Amino acid sequence: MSTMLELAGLRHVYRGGHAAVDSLSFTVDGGELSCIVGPSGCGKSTLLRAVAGLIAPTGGEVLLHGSPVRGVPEELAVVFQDYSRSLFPWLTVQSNVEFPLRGRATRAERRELAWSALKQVGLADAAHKHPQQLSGGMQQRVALARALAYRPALLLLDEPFASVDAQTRFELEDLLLRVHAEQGTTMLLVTHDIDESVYLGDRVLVLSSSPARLLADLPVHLPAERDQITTRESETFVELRTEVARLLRGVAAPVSVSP
Ligand SMILES: Nc1ncnc2c1ncn2[C@@H]1O[C@H](COP(=O)(O)OP(=O)(O)OP(=O)(O)O)[C@@H](O)[C@H]1O
Repeated sequence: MSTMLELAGLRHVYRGGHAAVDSLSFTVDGGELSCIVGPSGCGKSTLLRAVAGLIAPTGGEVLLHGSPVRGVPEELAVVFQDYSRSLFPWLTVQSNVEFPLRGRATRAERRELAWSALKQVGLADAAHKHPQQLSGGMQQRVALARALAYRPALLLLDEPFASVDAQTRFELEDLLLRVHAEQGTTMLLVTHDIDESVYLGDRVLVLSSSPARLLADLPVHLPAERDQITTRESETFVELRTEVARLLRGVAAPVSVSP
């Protein structure tokens, strides 16, 4: 597999002197689903913002397909935690999903791309509704469909399921795994939930508390096909979540481990 993304000695110090990320280096291969886990406030969002070209890091580099990221790359999409602020309330679900495709595809192509993404997330029936007519979990599905319709080379997800209830969260995690298996999109997902990082990831990158440094880069030796009950009970899962929790406990404030 070829390297899609490379972080080389990334460092970011905010104005005022707060170092959020320090000496961070890792690569992500095409097709991989990598999870980044770290304690609250450690610098995860700063890292994603640097990858997304939303901030210029004060040190080091982010390379996408070998080229330095300067500004928001065309081939990138982001799903944020706060679905209620990421969708346009005055547009239908279909129009929300089509929105980023303006100027990129013809009207008919936009329709088709949006329609198939909505089908993929199980929301074809809601295409003509408005976001506020949908539950939080459904709105987050719309946000995911919008990112998928764009067919990004790299999909960044910043705590995408942190604002929904536990049952919906499990459903959305499984949806993401299915989409990843179907579409093979390279994904970089940030979470503070250890279990989620192990359940979803092909690998788990563990970050220290602020400033974020890489504590470990752990492969996840679980079968690609995962199940919310049997996978979470398996020895491999339990061992890995324990290892991540130990790494984080050494340096961090409390982090959430689902019961
Ligand atoms: N614009 C800013 N100016 C100054 N400091 C900032 C700015 N944005 C973030 N920080 C600080 O940088 C540190 C890392 O923040 P960041 O949001 O990247 O962490 P995080 O791991 O994503 O947090 P959380 O898990 O709470 O979302 C925090 O201490 C935060 O207060």
